[in-house]
Amino acid sequence: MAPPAIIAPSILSADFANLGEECSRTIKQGADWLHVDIMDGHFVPNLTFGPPVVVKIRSHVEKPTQRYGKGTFDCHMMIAEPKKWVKEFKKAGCDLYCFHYEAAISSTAAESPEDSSELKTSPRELIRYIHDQGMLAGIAIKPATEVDVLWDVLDSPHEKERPDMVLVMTVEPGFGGQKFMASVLPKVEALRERYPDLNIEVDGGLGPGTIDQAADAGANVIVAGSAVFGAKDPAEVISLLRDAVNKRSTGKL
Ligand SMILES: O=C(CO)[C@@H](O)[C@H](O)COP(=O)(O)O
Repeated sequence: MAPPAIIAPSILSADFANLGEECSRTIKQGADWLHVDIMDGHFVPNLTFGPPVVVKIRSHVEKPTQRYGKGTFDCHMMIAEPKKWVKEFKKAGCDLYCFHYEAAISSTAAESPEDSSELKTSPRELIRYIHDQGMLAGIAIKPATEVDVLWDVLDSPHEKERPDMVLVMTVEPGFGGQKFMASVLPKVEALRERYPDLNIEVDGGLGPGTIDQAADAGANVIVAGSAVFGAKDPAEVISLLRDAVNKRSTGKL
């Protein structure tokens, strides 16, 4: 059993020449959030865009009026220095800042003299910092990262150090249109068993053919890029994804 469905189309598969319109249309078609993929060419071998583009698309989508509400900009930060961009993305209109565990720990461990100590941080400190800037905080893990690394933040005695969402990648981050990796679903099951009320997001290869497996495992926040933006009827796909999750949901958020 999971909290209610949140459907977050990934705008990586949208028409970048008409991004503002694509975003507002997707929300009108029933999407709850927009999943905004930020890639820096270092943490992942691909580049997308930065704060100026987020500012522009924000003006096409109304800000959410409540926590986790419609129009939430769910920024998936596939970047090597997640702390560096927190304030910029808050200013640009990001509502949920989801960083990668792997990036946070490697900036913590960075030892080169050129590394600014300003950028070194632990996952707990980073979550606190994101919360202090007034955003929701998410933490993401790649397919090869064990789920156990998340217990430290999820079990923190300090609310500000606990994430609002965990993202379990169901493909290697970097590109849309890849094949769903069902082999990572035991991580979702383990998270759901320990944290019945946690928002668990899955990202990569999700669509009508894979949603049942993800929903059975306990995921409730569903990212879908090509399945939504490539559909003849995106509203129908969004509603199918939502129904699949809500059939298994507790109704509690
Ligand atoms: O973060 C990523 C890729 O790194 C995703 O958000 C993809 O953009 C999802 O695309 P589909 O697999 O749904 O096409």
